[in-house]
Amino acid sequence: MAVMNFGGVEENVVTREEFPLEKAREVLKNETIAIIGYGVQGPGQSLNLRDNGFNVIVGQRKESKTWDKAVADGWVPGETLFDIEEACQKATIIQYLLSDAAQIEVWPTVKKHLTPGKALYFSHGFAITYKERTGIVPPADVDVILVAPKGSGTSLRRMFLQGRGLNSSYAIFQDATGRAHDRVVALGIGVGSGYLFETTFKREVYSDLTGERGTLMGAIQGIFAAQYETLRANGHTPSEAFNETVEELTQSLMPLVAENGMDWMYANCSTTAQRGALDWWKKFRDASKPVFEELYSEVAKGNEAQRSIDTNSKPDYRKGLEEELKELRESEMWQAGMVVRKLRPENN
Ligand SMILES: NC(=O)c1ccc[n+]([C@@H]2O[C@H](COP(=O)([O-])OP(=O)(O)OC[C@H]3O[C@@H](n4cnc5c(N)ncnc54)[C@H](O)[C@@H]3O)[C@@H](O)[C@H]2O)c1
Ligand SMILES: CC(C)(O)[C@@H](O)C(=O)O
Ligand SMILES: [Mg+2]
Ligand SMILES: [Mg+2]
Repeated sequence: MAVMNFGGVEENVVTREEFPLEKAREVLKNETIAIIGYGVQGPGQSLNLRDNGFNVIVGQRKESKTWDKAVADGWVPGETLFDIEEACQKATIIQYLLSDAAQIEVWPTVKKHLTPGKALYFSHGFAITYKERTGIVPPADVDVILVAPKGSGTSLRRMFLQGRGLNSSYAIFQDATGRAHDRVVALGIGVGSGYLFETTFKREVYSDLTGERGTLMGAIQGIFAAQYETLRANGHTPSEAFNETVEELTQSLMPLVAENGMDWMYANCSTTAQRGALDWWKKFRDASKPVFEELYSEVAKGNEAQRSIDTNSKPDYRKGLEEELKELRESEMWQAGMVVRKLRPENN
């Protein structure tokens, strides 16, 4: 464990230098890791683990689209691909990567196979933190651990294939075997994490639910829409409004932020832009802060978790989500975006 200074605050992190892949392989050499669920995280984590040389199997509902996807990805029915129950039975480590709502429904099957000494792994603090709502209470004689990649499973896989790594947090809720720490860190390295930072199940779920509803997904769409609509209402064309709201951000400015921070991006813009941005950013912060405070409070009260459980447990929840995604896709802003993307020279 390395102690690193993050802007004046010291934190424990695990890097690949101090916990190399060979060490992870040694720690997990006698384990059978079952990835339960093959949605978004399932493929990313299982394929990275497999390519990294671990003993991995997949458990997935038969006769589903994602079963077929697992077969297409090289998982072999009866050898490395099983139904959920059989995979749980064979596993020494169960990576529970069903959707958070589905974890509630399938829990009795998983629980049945949590025999002493096994490990139950999550990629979200949801099930355990909101246990009064999920009913997920693991037996006392298994390790309960978490590795939460801070990004999409699609990116986890893509970055792995590019020789990069997506950062993850890790946590131990229950150490029944005395091996929980080594197990969780080895799994974190094995799934392709860049570095690992310490958290708890509760802090992971509170920050994650806030982040995805906030700047990562909800707030960003909100602020894009507000600016785009303002430009359009004032007579700007869709092309101009989209370029000035989204395309320039993703293609030109965010790569500079990713490379070297916000001040570096600012420094590579005109002094006119710098003056304006430095004058206006605090106004945007002050306007949105109350919304973030409300959001965090809803997360901490469990209301966001309950809404997710209630809506995503419905049999037709995907249809509802897809309809709302379609509405976004068909909005003028994102239709304009589709044309703008097509016009990128690299897409011609
Ligand atoms: N999506 C991400 O990139 C991401 C990132 C970090 C953490 N997480 C966490 O990882 C976990 C998995 O998330 P995901 O987005 O990969 O899940 P998902 O929504 O893609 O679903 C995963 C699998 O659950 C299966 N499933 C759904 N309902 C089921 C049911 N009733 N019975 C049996 N199987 C069912 C689906 O077939 C699918 O294979 C969650 O805890 C999530 O919060 C996800
Ligand atoms: C990819 C995200 C948004 O970071 C994850 O938290 C999720 O729930 O999908
Ligand atoms: Mg999340
Ligand atoms: Mg997240």
